[in-house]
Amino acid sequence: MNHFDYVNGTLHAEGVPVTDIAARVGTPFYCYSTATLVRHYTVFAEALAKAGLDATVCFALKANSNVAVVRTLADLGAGADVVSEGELRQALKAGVPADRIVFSGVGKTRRELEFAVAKGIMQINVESEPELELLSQVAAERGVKMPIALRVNPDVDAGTHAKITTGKKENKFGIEWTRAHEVYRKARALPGVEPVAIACHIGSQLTEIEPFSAAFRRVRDLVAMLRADGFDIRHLDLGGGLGVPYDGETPPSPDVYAQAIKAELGDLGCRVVLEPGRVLVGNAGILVSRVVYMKEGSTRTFAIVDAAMNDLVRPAMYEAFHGIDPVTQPAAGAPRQPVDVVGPVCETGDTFAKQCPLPPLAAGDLVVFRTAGAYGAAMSSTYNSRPLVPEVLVDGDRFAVVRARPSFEEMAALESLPDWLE
Ligand SMILES: Cc1ncc(COP(=O)(O)O)c(C=O)c1O
Ligand SMILES: N[C@@H](CCCC[NH3+])C(=O)O
Repeated sequence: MNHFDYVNGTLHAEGVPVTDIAARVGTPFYCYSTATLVRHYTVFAEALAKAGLDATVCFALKANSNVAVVRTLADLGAGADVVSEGELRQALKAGVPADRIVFSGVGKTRRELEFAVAKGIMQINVESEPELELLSQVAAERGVKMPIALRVNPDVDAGTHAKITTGKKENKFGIEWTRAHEVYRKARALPGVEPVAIACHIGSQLTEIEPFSAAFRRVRDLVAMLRADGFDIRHLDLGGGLGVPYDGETPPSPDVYAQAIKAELGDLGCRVVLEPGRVLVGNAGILVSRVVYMKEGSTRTFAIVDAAMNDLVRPAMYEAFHGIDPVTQPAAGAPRQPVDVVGPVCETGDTFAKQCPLPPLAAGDLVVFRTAGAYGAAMSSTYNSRPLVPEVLVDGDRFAVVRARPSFEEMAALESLPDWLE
């Protein structure tokens, strides 16, 4: 459910006509709905509470690190899951308390570990033995015993796109399942870390509950093994991964997800940490773009729009589907014709949709790409020297630009010529 609906034939973001935002901000732009963010967070958190779980919801900033989006979620009580110093700074800037932040990722540098330890975050999820040794050294140098989870790789197939599957043993993530106990023992012997948790995340955009349950059962086995060996395991970080409907998928509801956690792990007396990204923000965002040209090819019609793969890379990268609609509804009964919706970037892969049935479009018309709140702006780039697109947050009948479009002068100012090329 989201808050982007037609009113009198014009798409509105909550109470604001999308055409008004386009007139003020220019295109393309991302637009987020506060009401949808609030709704998704509330439904997710309530499902966990209803299941009787002691849970901390740490929003995965990788899905959308806009400070206004993160602040909106933080105001509702969300913590944060971060994967870089930049995301950690962004979470703190948005007002997430340090003791509600977990730090994941396979390649944390010394500098990043030092920063996280200095900020006193809740937990660092360690993904390898070299990282464990470095973190212990960094923390011990500061006289700190850092609470950690080991992220274990349960070797479970998440049944999602290969590029976003993370829990198979051939993936780079986590510590191999079979070695986990041994590495926990190693952690126990180190001065700067305290292993208090297990972390596990098997992939993103999961549309079935069973892979989650299979991973939870593995976590359960590991809790038993570690407790029998005297470890005080208090937190279970179960990652993110719950999918959203892009094209008619029917992912498990937060209730079904919470009940699965309860069924597999509910009796262990652990606090559950979750790292949802997409399910909180996916449907809370759209990308709005303008048709630059309609181009008739000999075999197909192209709608060339002013957004491109650098602004929303998911279709090019994962063949992902995003629903496309005109911002102004066509007259009832207007015929639809198949159109390839493409961007201006010089790659054939810069294609948002092939043979998409759309009503007649003309240059200047606005179109909307749906379900673009997760991994949209967050994955954008300046390829083809295109400025990052602005982001707008709507709340009721007001809106604000929450990330400005940089000017070409600002982009140019980041570069310089070495003296031998002056
Ligand atoms: C460790 C970790 N946590 C959380 C997430 C968020 O995942 P999602 O957006 O699918 O909920 C990811 C991305 O898949 C991740 O790698
Ligand atoms: N970027 C991916 C999700 C990656 C999840 C990160 N662990 C997507 O757009 O679907």
